[in-house]
Amino acid sequence: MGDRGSNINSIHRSSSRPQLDLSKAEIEANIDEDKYPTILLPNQSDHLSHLALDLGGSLIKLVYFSRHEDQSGNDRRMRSVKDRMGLPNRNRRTYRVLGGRLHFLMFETSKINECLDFIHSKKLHCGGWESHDYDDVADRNAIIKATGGGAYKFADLFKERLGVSLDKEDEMACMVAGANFLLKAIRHEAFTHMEGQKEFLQIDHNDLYPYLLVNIGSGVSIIKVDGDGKFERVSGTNVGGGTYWGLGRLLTKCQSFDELLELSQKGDNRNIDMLVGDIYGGMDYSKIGLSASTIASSFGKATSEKKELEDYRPEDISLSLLRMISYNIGQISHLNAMRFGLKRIFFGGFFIRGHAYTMDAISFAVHFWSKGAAQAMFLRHEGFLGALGAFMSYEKHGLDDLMVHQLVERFPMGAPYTGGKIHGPPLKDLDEKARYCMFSFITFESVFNVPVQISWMEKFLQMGTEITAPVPMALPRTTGLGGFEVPLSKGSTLRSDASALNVGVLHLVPTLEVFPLLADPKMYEPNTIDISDHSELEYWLTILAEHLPDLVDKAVASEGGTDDAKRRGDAFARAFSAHLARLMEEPAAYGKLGLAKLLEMREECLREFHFVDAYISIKQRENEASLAVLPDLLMELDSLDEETRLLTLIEGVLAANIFDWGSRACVDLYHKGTIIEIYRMSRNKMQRPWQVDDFDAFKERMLGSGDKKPTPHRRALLFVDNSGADIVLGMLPLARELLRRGTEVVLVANSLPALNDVTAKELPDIVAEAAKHCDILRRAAESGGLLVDAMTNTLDSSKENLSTIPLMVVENGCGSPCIDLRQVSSELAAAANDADLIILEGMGRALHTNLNARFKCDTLKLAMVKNQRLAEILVKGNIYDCVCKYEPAN
Ligand SMILES: Nc1ncnc2c1ncn2[C@@H]1O[C@H](COP(=O)(O)OP(=O)(O)O)[C@@H](O)[C@H]1O
Ligand SMILES: CC(C)(COP(=O)(O)O)[C@@H](O)C(=O)NCCC(=O)O
Ligand SMILES: [Mn+2]
Repeated sequence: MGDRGSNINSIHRSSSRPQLDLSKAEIEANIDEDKYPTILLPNQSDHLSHLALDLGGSLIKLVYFSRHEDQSGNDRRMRSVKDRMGLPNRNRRTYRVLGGRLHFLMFETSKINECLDFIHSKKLHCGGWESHDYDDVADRNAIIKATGGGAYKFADLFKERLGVSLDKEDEMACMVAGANFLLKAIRHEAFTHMEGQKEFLQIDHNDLYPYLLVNIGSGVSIIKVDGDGKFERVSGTNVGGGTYWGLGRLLTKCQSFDELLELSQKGDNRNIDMLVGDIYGGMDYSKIGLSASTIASSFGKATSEKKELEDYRPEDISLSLLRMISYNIGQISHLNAMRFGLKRIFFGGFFIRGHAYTMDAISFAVHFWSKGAAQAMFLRHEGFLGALGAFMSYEKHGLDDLMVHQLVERFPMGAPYTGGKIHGPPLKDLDEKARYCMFSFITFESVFNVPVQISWMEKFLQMGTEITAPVPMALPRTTGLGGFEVPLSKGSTLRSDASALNVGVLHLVPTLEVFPLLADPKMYEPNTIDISDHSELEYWLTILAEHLPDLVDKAVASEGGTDDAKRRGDAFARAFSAHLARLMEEPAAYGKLGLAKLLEMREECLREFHFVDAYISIKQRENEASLAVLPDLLMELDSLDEETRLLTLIEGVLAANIFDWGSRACVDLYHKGTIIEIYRMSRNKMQRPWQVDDFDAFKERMLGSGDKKPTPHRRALLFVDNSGADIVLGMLPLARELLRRGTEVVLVANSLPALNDVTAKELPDIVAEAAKHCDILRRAAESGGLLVDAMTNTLDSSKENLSTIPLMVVENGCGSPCIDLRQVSSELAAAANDADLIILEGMGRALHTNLNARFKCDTLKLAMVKNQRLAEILVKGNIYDCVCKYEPAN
């Protein structure tokens, strides 16, 4: 807060561009970045954010941006990586995209004051500034992009209450811009929904247009989209979401839209709709293809003079109405698609509300009327198209050219049940408001001058048992009979909590890239195991649930076992179990689910409960123990001939991969013996042939056969896995062998902790320690800029250093035991450019993910299978079998 007030005069807030405080701007002196120097804005708030609104007839949609805290520590390791490899050019833009998060929120239009309070409390109208003395004075000229009728209707109110002007953007143009952005930039944004089955699609960017966009808001707009900014509103209908909610409210006396929708799930529309069978004495009218259960006339039975409104069940009325409107929209959409020869229809708007039955009904109608020729597709950010489009209309914020790999969607893992991090008024006042605030960390700090601080976690703990069962509201059941054959909605997805909208916070990470050595990035699928099969999903969810108590123990211990840590551990366990339970009921709750995502979610959840590194002391203890025996191992290796040495090294990697605190079986083992004992046992079990054994082919590439001596690889990327013996006694000695043979080595490690995996930040110290006992490692590490001594002498010794084969460390951009190579750090992408050998190690990186991935260069996949089921499925073997899979470049 401090003296920000004094900056006010220097701020210009007269454009719709992101508003930067340019006072005292200077170019940062930075040798690395001389071409595109960073501009320092010392007076710019860290919280630069912008906001766009879609003020609709029923709902206000809000999209806002908050900047990431800058986590790019400019440490020694990173500087040396930049020295060695530079940064890829494509990463440099004229307008740099700010890393940050896009949040999605929604308020009822009738409660616009809550929306204004929210914007005010987060200071979104003045770029997220947090100064209290600032808000009433500033931003008289600020402009917020807005679309929807409310941009006109509420313009004065915004001016009066927040002092901002609304810059009106065309609603159709926004909707199209929003849809195009989502379809291009978000993986698996679109999905089909038929008979309760959701299937995510990846639309080819080059094959997106033309399509029909049907936005079902209060009313319905039907737009033919031919390209970026190329569209025409070809039709519409006044029978839309407002009709369902309006008529439904009058007829059922429901208090909320959700209540009306929930009622429909218990309805039977045959009591009120007139069916073909009612007219034809129970028979089908097969000549024209209508079954007896087809709805001949919606509400047709209500013409009966014997019955009044009170005689009909509200449940039946709601269902009948929902079907009437959904079918009607489906039919009109189909007719318009046919008019223009379009096969693809995307449906958006909040009428859909992620409700399985609604989507089934629309899909059914499109399918029925088009005889299968056209397909209904839905968008996960269904209601936010207009607001996103308005957001995109800020010039030059650089978001329009963001690509799939630069966006990471995260579902805050504690927040959905509590509304996020809350500072401010007492809980009871917040409950109502927080309900509308989805997936973001809310700060209602403005209500009192001295905010009462209540963390979401505290609130979470107070919620008690409420949060333990976040399963769908209603049990799966068939909703009513009749109509065009019954749409069977299994697992109705209507939920009253915030996650009902199935969208998370979009993290924009402009430095993420597709790993350049993937042979076919478009065909790449990280996951090996398909968990869309229910029993498979159940197995893995159970595994995670069973592992939870041990993980909580470790997490709590990692923070000294304090009362606070215990409370958080408990909250973490409940939150994570709750998510597992939800996923069991609704696997697509957080978008397309893969095993890699599931394992990453656990790490995310820990981080959300402020457990930074649950295995930190275990990692340190095991590193120390392993480093103590490293000199002996190196001596033993050096006494072997080349061929035996290579085999011993690979055996060493496989054996040491047994140190994995993520595997149930291994954790049980550790309770029975010391590290060294387990390692010895593991080494003794290394009988070849391994279950997958391409060692001979790898050996031939490395050592040749007969007199032929192959050229060594230029650069190897070693994707390392666990701390302790795994890195110290397994991967480092292998790295050393490669260095000795003249191959540059890049150790690729996690950016953030996950289980007991070694991180990029931890590696330089481990290498430095190992280098004390080994000249090869010392010289290579110096050359790679990993050792402090080397850095202090950089000037004198840089020539010598650069001529020695270097050992380097890069971070991979993730914080999970698995790796999705479509989203890696730019430093890894840069390091990959000269690499001609990839070694992927461990179950997470080489089995769960990437076992089937193909690369442009030689690849070695090494792992011990520490799970019986995986061993059976992947290698037709048993737990503790080994995989040594070598795939030469084509
Ligand atoms: N909480 C809610 N309150 C009111 N309507 C809702 C709610 N959730 C979903 N809806 C449905 O969404 C429709 C509004 O959709 P939306 O895309 O926001 O359109 P608009 O821009 O016209 O407000 C409503 O008519 C109603 O059918
Ligand atoms: C989390 C892991 C992928 C880590 O394995 P690693 O990559 O360290 O070899 C693995 O331990 C795992 O799949 N665990 C769950 C299965 C089990 O407990 O049997
Ligand atoms: Mn691991």
